[in-house]
Amino acid sequence: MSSTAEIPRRGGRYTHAEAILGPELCNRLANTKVLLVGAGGIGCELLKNVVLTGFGHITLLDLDTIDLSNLNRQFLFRKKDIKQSKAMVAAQTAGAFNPNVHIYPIHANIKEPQFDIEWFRGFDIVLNALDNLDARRHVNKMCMAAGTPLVESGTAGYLGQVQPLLKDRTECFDCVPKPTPKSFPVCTIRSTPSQPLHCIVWAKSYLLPQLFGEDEGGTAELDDAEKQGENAQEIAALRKEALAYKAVRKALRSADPTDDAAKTVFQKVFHSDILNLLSMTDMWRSRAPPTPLDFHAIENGSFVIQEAVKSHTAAGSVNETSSGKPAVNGHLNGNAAPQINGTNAGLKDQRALSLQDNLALFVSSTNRLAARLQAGEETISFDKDDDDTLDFVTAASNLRSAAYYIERKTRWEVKEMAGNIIPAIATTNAIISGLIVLQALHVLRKSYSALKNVHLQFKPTVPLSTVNLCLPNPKCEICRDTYTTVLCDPAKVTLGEVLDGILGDGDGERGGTGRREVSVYEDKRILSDPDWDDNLDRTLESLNVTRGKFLTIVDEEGEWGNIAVALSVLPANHLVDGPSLILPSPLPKPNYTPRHSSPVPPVSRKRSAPDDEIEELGPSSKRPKINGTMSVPEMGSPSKKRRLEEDGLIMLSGATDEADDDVIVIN
Ligand SMILES: Nc1ncnc2c1ncn2[C@@H]1O[C@H](COP(=O)(O)OP(=O)(O)OP(=O)(O)O)[C@@H](O)[C@H]1O
Ligand SMILES: [Zn+2]
Repeated sequence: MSSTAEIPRRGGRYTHAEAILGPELCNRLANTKVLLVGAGGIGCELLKNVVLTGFGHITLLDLDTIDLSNLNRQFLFRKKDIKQSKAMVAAQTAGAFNPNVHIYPIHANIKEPQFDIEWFRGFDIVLNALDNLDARRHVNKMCMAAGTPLVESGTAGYLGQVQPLLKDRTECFDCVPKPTPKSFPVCTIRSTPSQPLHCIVWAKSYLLPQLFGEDEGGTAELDDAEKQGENAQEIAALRKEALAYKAVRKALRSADPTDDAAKTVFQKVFHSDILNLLSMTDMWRSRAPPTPLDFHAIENGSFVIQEAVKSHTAAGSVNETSSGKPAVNGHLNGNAAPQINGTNAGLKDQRALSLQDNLALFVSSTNRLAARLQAGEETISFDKDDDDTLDFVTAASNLRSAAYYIERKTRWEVKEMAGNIIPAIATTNAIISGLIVLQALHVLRKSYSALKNVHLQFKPTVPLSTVNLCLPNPKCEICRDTYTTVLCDPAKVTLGEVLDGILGDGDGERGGTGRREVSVYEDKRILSDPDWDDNLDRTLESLNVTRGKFLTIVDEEGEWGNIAVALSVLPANHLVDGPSLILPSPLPKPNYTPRHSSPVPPVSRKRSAPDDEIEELGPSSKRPKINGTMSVPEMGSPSKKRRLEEDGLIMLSGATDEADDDVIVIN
C-alpha cells in the first residue's frame, strides 16, 4: 500500500468534512490507512461512510459472495452481482462515490496466515463489520498484538453497539467473557426432544452432518456427555446408533440408481432408531414414548399418529392422519393446525406442511443432496440460503416432531430458527455505521476521553446511550499478554531456538527474562513443558506452527506474565545464507509479580504444607484454557500435575469437584 502525499483537501466535496473535522484531520485522512473487515449489512453502509468522509486508503476484506438474501439491505449490490465477491463488487460500487480514495478489495478469510501481525501493523485503524464471534475474537487478538486500534460493532434487529478497543487503554473484546450460545444436553437432542427447536437442532447439527458431513467416525460428543453424567445406558445405545450410519452414508454416496437411499435413511432414523429407543423402557416411564414412523403408511395417507393422553391435553387422544386430516375426534395438541396440502393460502414457505408433504420433501431433498455428493461435492453443511439443506432440515425436523408429538414448523420458521436469524434492519446498520466513523475519528484525533461505548437501544425516547470505556481486565488472556514478533523460516528454526532466543539469558546485553520453567502453547495445544521437551528439537513447521500463529510462553510459577510470540516471515531482501531467525530487539519483558515476598524454594514450599491441607496455586486464569486433543486440567500444566501427583497430591478437576478453582487437596 503506498502512502502517497495527497493534494491538500479544500472546498468542493470536502467543504463540510473540513468544517466538521478541521483542516488538519481532514487532510490527514487522505493518508490514513483503514482496514474494514466484512462487506455485509454493516460493511456496505460503513464503506460508503468512510469513502465519503475521505479516508484515503481503504482495504476491504470479505470471504463471501453475494446472495439474493443480501440485496434487501446491502445496497452496494444488485441482482446481477449475485455469486460475485462481496469485497470486489462493494469496492467497485463505492469507488465511484469518491474518486479521491483508493479501495483495495480482498476476497479472503481474515484468519488466513498472510494477514499476520506485520500486515495488521500496516493500518492506522481497523473497523470490524463482522457477524460471528470467532472472526471478531481473531481480529481483536491481531489488533492487540499489533497495537492497532480497533472499532468493534454489531447489530441485532433494532439493537446495536459500537465499541472502540485500544491496547492498554481500554478493555479488549475478550476482557469480558461472552455468553456461550445456548446449548442442549446431548440426550435431549438425540433421544427425548420436547420442543420444535430440539428437532431442528437434531436435523441441522446431528443428522445432516452424520449423512453429508465429514466422516468423523468419532463419538467425542458422546464421550463428553458421559463425562457430564448423562444416562450411561442411553449413551451406549446412541453409540451403537452412530456406528450404524456407515451403511447409510455408503448408500448416499453410491451412484446405483436402484438404490432407494432416501428410504434407507428414513427407515434407519425414523423407524429403527426409534424402535431401539423404545426398547429402553426406563426412559419412557415418565414421558410419552415416541411413535416409529411408517414410510408407506405416510405415503398413502393411512398413517395415524396417536399420543397417549397427557395431563394437559384437553380431550382424549391426539390423532392425525398423515395426509393432515384430523383422525377420530382429536385435534393436534398445541400443533400447527393440520393443513391439507395446498389448501392453506399464503406464501409457499409459510404453508403448514402435512406429514405426507414432509415425507415428499424429505425424499426429494435427500436425493438432491445425494446427487451433489455423487457429482463430486465432498461434504455438505447447513446453509440457510442453500435450498437443499434447508428443505432437508425442514422435512427431517418435522418428521421427528411428528414422532414425538411436537408442533411442526413451516419452512419459513425452520429457516429462522435453524439460521439463528434475528431480522436485520437496514436502519440499525446505517445508524451503527455512522457511529463507527465518529468513534474512529476520535481515535485518529487521539481524543481518548471522547471515546465511548455506544448502544442503540429499543427506547424511542432515548435511542442512544453511551457508556465510558473500561480499563483492561488484568486477568485477560488476550490483551494482558506481552506480544512480540519473530521473523523466521519455520522449516529451519526449532521450537527450542525460538524459546531460548526469546527468553535470553536474563542479564546479558540481550536482556530477556532468562532461563526459567516455562510451558509453550500454540492456541490450545501444549508443545512443551519443563518435564516434557521432546518437541524442542523439532522445527516449527513440523509442529504446524507457521506464519500468522502465536506461541504462548507461560511461566510455570505464574510470576511472569505470558509472552505471546507472533510468527512472521523473513523480509523479502533477506540473504539466502542469512540467519533463519530474527529476534525482536529488545527482547520482551512481561510483568513480573513475585508471589511471595520472601522467596521460598518451590520444593520445600510443596513439602511444607502438611498441616495446611490446602495449597494455593498461581492464577489459573493466566493460563490458556486447554481442551484440545491433549487435555490438561485447568489448574496446571501436565508437568505440574505430574509433579504434584508424585508428591501425593490430588488435583481436582471437573465441575462436580467441590473446591475453588485454585485449590489442591492433599490426599
Ligand atoms: N472470517 C471472516 N473473514 C472475512 N469476512 C468474514 C468473516 N466472517 C464473516 N465475514 C463477513 O462478514 C459479513 C457480515 O455481514 P452480515 O452480518 O450482514 O452477514 P451476511 O452473511 O451478509 O448476511 P446474513 O448472514 O444475514 O445472510 C459477511 O459478509 C461475511 O462474509
Ligand atoms: Zn482483554
